[in-house]
Amino acid sequence: MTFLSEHMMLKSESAKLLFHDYAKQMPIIDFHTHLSPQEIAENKTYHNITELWLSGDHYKWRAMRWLGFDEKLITGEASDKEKFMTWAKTLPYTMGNPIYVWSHLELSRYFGIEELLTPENAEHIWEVCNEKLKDSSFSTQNILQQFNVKVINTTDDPIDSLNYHRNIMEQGNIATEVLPTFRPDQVLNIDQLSFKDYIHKMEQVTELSISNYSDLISAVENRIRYFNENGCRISDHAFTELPFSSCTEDEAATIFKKGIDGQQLSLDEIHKYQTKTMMHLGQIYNSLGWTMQLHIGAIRNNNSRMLSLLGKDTGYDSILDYKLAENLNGFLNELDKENTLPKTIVYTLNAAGNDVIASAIGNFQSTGARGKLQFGSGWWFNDTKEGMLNQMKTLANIGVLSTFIGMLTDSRSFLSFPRHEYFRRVLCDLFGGWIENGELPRDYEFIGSIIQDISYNNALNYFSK
Ligand SMILES: O=C[C@H](O)[C@@H](O)[C@@H](O)[C@H](O)C(=O)O
Repeated sequence: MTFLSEHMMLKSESAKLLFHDYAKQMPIIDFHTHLSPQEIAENKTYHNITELWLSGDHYKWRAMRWLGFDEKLITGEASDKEKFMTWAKTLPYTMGNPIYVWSHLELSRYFGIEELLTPENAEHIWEVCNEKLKDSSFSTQNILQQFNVKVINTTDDPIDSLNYHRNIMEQGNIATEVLPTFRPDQVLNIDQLSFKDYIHKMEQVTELSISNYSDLISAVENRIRYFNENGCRISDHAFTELPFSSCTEDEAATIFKKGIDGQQLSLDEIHKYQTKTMMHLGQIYNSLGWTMQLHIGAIRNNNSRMLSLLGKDTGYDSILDYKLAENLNGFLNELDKENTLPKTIVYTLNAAGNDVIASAIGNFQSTGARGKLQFGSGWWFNDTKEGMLNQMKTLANIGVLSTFIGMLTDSRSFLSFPRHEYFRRVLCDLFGGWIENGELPRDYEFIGSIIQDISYNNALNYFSK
């Protein structure tokens, strides 16, 4: 097999058939991204390939740092062309990391460039890409259309005005639905110095005074309803460890007051506050038919020198080792016992949590949705062939893989959509291998329908309920 051939990663005839006849043509629902709604509303075009490809992508930044390049050439004051040249010097040495395949897929699928990017041809590729970028087919809206992206979900703070999402809806002629995601991390992070200021901003945005815990919940509910009116149906929460510590309303009120007064909180108080608040949120999400996403296990901003230079989400986060089973089960149970558990997707950054999650969610499956509780696809450091396979095999072994809602890019770049192709190849190779082994019947029609469900239909049904 040659590099990036049409059968890339498809080791068996069954895998090829499943990919080419069933998976490839399915549209995309990209239900967790960090794409900018402003860039979509304004139908942005890009001056050069660096702006589109390298400017927000901390995966690529990490690779360049790994090779020892100066930060100036990565995120610093070097010109866009110098940054591209640095990337061209880096990419050949990333073989084995999915970024090598993704980047070449991106050059191929967007720009029709089939050559390997190297320092020798970088100048030429820079010119070719920049020339192509002048064409309106490279505007954000046209890229979404070209990749058959039916829906994307952005990631938005509760106090966001959602003006760009509204504007996109008002334009009325954009083929892709661009929906917000409610991400209230700052409401939960009572231990952070910025908490008080954030609550103050929430007061301004909602025009509600927040002098106690129940005011806070009312204000947050007000924002949830606002998001709901603007098409939001998904929330997202980032946790280092998933907190779970039973907490009464009175306790939460006392802890909230201490937090607002800037008093020191114990770890248990923080967890109690977060648990109680998540219970309120879960209940509201459930009443609106929303889905709650839990992203667990990232230890963030570990390099304080670089945090002070570049800020967060710049490539200094990594995998946390943490305890999960008791908290996850306790947390899901607390909502379930009141019958207020919303549809929930649990992601782990530490693959050691895979078995725990796949087995825990099985305790809470029930009516409301097929695969109401989801084990989220390989996330971030697991967004690799092995990571995807591990996640899917675990789900297959312990749960019901056919209900899986599949892949998302989690991306900050409009060039990332071929990651869905990469995922689908991995998916088809997995099922194809099982067919060839005699572990599954050679029923291409039925298995093809499962492939199409995991590629698209399951997400469509899951989020439209
Ligand atoms: O794929 C990596 C991502 O962009 C990563 O930066 C996000 O998943 C982020 O952790 C988040 O908080 O949502």
